[in-house]
Amino acid sequence: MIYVVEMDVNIPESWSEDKLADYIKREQETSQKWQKSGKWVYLWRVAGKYSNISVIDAESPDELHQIISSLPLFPYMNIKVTSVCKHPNAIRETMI
Ligand SMILES: O=C(O)CC1=CCC(=O)O1
Repeated sequence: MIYVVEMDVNIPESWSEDKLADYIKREQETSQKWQKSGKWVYLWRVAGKYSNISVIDAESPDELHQIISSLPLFPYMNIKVTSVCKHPNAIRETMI
């Protein structure tokens, strides 16, 4: 199943630069692990916002939750998930 996921990140103002750098490093390691697995297909920055739009190819809602909730910044995100399927007028066979 293909999911389009928008993640808005809200970093607490109280965090030190070191704490933020640690989270960002672990966030990168975690998301790149999923990207290398092939399940996290696209990761785009939303221009002008501390947000991303991602395309994740997960087997089930449970697996999608496992992927998203493994991110260190997960507790600090507002997340919108949209499940998508092939449009009948799409000219390509594969969606991703
Ligand atoms: O958008 C961000 O910076 C948060 C994030 C999610 C996955 C990732 O690598 O960064």
